[in-house]
Amino acid sequence: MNKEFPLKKMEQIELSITGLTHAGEGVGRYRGLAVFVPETAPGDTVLAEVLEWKKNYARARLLAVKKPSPGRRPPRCARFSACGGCRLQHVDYAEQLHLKTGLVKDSLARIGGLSGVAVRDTAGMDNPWHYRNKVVLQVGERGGRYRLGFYAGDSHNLVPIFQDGPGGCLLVDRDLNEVAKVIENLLNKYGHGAPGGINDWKRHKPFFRHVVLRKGFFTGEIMVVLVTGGGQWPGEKAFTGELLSQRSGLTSVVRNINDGPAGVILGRENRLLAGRKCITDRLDHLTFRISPASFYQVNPVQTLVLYRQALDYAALTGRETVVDAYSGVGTIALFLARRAKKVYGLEVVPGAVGDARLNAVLNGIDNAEFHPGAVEERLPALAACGLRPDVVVLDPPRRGCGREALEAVVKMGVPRVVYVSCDPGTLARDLGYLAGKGYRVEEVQPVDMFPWTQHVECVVYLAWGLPVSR
Ligand SMILES: C[S@@+](CC[C@H](N)C(=O)[O-])C[C@H]1O[C@@H](n2cnc3c(N)ncnc32)[C@H](O)[C@@H]1O
Repeated sequence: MNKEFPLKKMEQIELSITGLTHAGEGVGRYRGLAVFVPETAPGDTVLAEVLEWKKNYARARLLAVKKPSPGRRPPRCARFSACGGCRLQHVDYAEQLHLKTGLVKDSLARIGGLSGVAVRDTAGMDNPWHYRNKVVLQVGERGGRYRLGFYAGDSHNLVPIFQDGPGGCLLVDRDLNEVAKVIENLLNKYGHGAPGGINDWKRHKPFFRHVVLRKGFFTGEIMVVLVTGGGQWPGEKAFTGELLSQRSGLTSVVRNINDGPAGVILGRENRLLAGRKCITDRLDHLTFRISPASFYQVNPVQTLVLYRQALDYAALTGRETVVDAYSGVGTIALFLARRAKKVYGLEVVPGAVGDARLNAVLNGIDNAEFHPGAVEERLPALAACGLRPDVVVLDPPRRGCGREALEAVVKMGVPRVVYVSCDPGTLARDLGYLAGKGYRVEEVQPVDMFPWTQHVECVVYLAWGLPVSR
């Protein structure tokens, strides 16, 4: 052990938890050193065992809570510790919302250099359970049986969701949990004849890889996507037939072929096994078609809260030209099109662009155009063609916006920017950039799209104007 280091491995220490990290771990200080302890919350005093240390921090595991914070509550899911998906299930819901607001403020100040920005309280849910309309389950093997579950933390250790504790996941819609249970049983009935079979599970690429389930909350339509390798599967027909007889009313059953590397869920090829190629859902009187690969927000109740706030920030009067960058299946674009003169959607996934175009037709909207391609290429191209939008909505994936996209926004001098983000870190980075180029960050509304997890969505209104002093 380094002599100067204040801790040694497996040492037990008492720690006051004073903060929460963006990974949802409690953090306290031991002789000045930051110590991260999962499953703790600010206000707890805990006994923890040191697992590892680096130059500036240590990691420890919770042994006992000596004095609980007022916000601590018993986690509802028996798999809470093993699974790691719900990093905040030990924290009361109201307290979680408060902590998430703090995380957003912290990112803005620390990463974006933006202190003093108006950050509103995080908008929470009345009933924060079973809110997910989509689940991606891992197929694994336990005791010679196929099991559906999640990988624990950053590992490949399967936590089966139908073993120990409640049947299914407490965040996932109840119908989807039931469908998952049926599929697990049927994989065990019809899966053994598949290439490699269950005995070949330790192979690099097992045949059955994932089960992706989606549901339109408004329509009740359900899609099953079974992700497999590309070989022949003799049990396919019988599996599909029995799935449909056990769960009548499934709208779409698809086999997705993925022989690619682990870590990428879906392959390119979809083979329709039964029903339609897509499902539909409704949001605020608009109908949306959703294909297997298309992005669609996973919490429909909070999506409405988010989109209505975006609409409010866009302040449309019917005369505006709007760009919806990272438009997915066109949800935000079509929301805004009803109040704008013209909307351009930009999206990189061709299937999602196809869905967005169809969604415009389905909803009788003729002032929205969708363009395939990367925003960091399409937006500068539109700027070069002389487009000067009144409003740009940015809703990028977790990694945030490409720099070229932000440069194009600045170049076009867009008066109003509405930024929707699921990652406070990259949001803060991009807002910091825009603030440095002359935008005022007027208001941030965090929305709790993912209760019991550490994640938080934000919608932000920026206006073109003099830079705030930073
Ligand atoms: C967070 S989702 C938002 C989708 C949509 N606005 C919604 O609310 O459903 C981000 C979208 O950006 C797309 N995307 C990712 N990288 C992109 C890029 N470089 N250019 C364009 N679209 C991209 C993804 O396919 C996805 O549809």
